Amino acid sequence: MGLEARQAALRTLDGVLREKRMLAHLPGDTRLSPADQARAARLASLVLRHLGPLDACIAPYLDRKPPLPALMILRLAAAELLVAGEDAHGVVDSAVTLAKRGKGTARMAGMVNAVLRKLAVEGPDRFAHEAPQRLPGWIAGPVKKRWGAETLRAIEAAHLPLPPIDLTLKPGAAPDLPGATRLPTGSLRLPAGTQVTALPGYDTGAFWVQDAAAALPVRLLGDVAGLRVLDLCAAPGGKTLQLSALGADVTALDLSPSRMARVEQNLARTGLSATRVTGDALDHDAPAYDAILLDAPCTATGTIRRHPDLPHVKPWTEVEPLTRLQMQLIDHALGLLKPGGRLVFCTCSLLPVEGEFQVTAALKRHEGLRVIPADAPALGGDSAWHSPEGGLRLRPDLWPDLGGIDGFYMACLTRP
Ligand SMILES: C[S@@+](CC[C@H](N)C(=O)[O-])C[C@H]1O[C@@H](n2cnc3c(N)ncnc32)[C@H](O)[C@@H]1O
Repeated sequence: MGLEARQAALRTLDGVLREKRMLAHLPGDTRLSPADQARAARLASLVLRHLGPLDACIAPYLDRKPPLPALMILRLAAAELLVAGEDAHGVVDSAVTLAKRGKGTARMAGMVNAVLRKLAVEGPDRFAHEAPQRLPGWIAGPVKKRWGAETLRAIEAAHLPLPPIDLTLKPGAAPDLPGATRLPTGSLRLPAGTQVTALPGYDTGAFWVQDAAAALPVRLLGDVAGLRVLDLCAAPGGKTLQLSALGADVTALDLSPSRMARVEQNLARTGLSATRVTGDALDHDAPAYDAILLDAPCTATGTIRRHPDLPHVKPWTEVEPLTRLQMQLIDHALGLLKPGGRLVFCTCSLLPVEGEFQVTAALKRHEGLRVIPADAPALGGDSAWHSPEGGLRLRPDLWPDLGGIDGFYMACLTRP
């Protein structure tokens, strides 16, 4: 890997770890070739997935914590040495050159050289004995309380490998995708790193990227053909596409104009249709719908394997306002639902407070509201996914032999 890609990876790490910005919100470096941009992104993500263990391996060689820019160079090189198993000579040389180039790090080039030479020899054994990167307490605490320490460790381990890419196929489409496997729930799974836009069928809209877990809430809603369905919090539109492809008359609503533009692009690429509304779900008023899908904004802690920056950036203080908004959205959505209609509430969160607890609390607030118990095997899933109140709980430690699945919660409610 060239120096420019490594330098770009350092800028990315600075954006995430110091500026606390999500990777998706950082500007790409257009001076780099697409291949170097991809290399830089892979390297930065490797550091973020293993930051704690990498720091633990570096620490014994430091007299005192170096300034952040020098520490970042050490972390980058440590990830290349210990996780990627790159050749030590090239990695140490590049790290020393990066240190010499940096204004604040030039005088630390000797230290970088000395630390990395030792790390190259002793680090692999030390790294092999380190536990996987721990989740921050605000995620680990509730997960451990609900599912136990063993499951917490299994989830942390499941966050380490690059996740595979899942596709939802448009009904009737059968693109020839070498290397794809069909999952029990019907999604197609491709190896991590597959360039989706280059696949046959992408331009003609035969499929869209959607984790296997994210494809289930629409299926939990049951038969939607011919029904008026509201997709509340719809962008970028994965579930809108599913609903439209299944023959629903869909209204897709989202607060964010830029994210709604992506819904529009996705509908155009796939040749599907939906009425689009940009606005606050809490202000939406319309004749009652037959069915509603509420994919509520949440901490997204179920998607850490796809977003290793998330635990480094998201503050725990987001949990309380998000759960309050989820509660308001459930109440508002129920008011927009026909008697006897179905509402699927879902979040891509690992926190019960954004899933199981929301549904239990909604049942207490609304007389006559009930859960239509999920039937996981009928969806190609496992009965172990059933949660006590009738929903489905998915976690990244499930399907270990198939490559895991995002964390998700979903339940189908019906009102009198
Ligand atoms: C989990 S994402 C939705 C993903 C989408 N359902 C899909 O399958 O592609 C949550 C969405 O909620 C939107 N959102 C947040 N607050 C909202 C509000 N008050 N009203 C409407 N949309 C909101 C965000 O802009 C974001 O796009």
